[in-house]
Amino acid sequence: MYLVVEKLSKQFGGILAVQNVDFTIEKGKINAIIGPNGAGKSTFFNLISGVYKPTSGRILFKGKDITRLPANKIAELGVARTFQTTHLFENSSVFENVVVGHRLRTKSNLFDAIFRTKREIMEEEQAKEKALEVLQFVGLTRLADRKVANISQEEKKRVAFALALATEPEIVFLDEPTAGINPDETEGLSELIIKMARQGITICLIEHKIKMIMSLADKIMVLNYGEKIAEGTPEEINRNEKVIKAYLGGSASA
Ligand SMILES: Nc1ncnc2c1ncn2[C@@H]1O[C@H](COP(=O)(O)OP(=O)(O)OP(=O)(O)O)[C@@H](O)[C@H]1O
Repeated sequence: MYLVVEKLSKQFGGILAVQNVDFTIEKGKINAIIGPNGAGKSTFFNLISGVYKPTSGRILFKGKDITRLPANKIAELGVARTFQTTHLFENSSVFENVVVGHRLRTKSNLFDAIFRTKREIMEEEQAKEKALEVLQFVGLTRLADRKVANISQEEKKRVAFALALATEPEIVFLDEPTAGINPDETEGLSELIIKMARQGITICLIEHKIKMIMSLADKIMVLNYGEKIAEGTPEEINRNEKVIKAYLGGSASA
């Protein structure tokens, strides 16, 4: 078993944002989580990546209990989360933004940085090489020196992907990767997600665009009011009565 979530719950005051959810993320696959607004999707992501601690339940990654590990330790194990494009440094270049991602994997400390030790210089070089490699992977080499403030929304999303890839992850969590971009651009980003999966990176994404999910995902979990109401292949989800009623409003092709 790769990443296993057991009876996970998170309560905020009186709100049960995630209730008793069991879920398995399959290695090398595109796993998706869908559900109406407020269903608990972001909370679920934040629990797995260690941003929130669960009220109860367990998360196991490759057999290791990561439930109570801090977010940086979870990231070091190879679990990466993309953040909204608003987390990028607008006044820095695309390249500089991505270099930061790789620093998670390096060992230099403040002493190394101040005294420019050999280790610092070597690791800085490695971070730069990695940044160039991931920028090429996401198709942004030509924009490496452009300020983030001056690139399109879709390009910013690619920078956010590159940032996650620079940490050399095993699993990438994508939170609404195509929100706020047009259908053509959505298509381009879907292709990039498939390319990541083909490289052996496990994908887990939250998305509102049902059509896109149906063609992209290998496996889908549906949350409603914090509870898992269905799990299965796109075909299974498409004809699941509970899902149609709760989420698709009677039209599975919405
Ligand atoms: N930090 C928090 N403090 C209090 N309540 C929260 C917090 N985060 C989420 N909630 C509540 O938990 C519930 C689930 O929210 P969550 O953001 O996880 O849903 P979601 O499915 O991601 O929604 P959306 O699709 O709108 O992003 C909501 O009722 C929300 O108001």
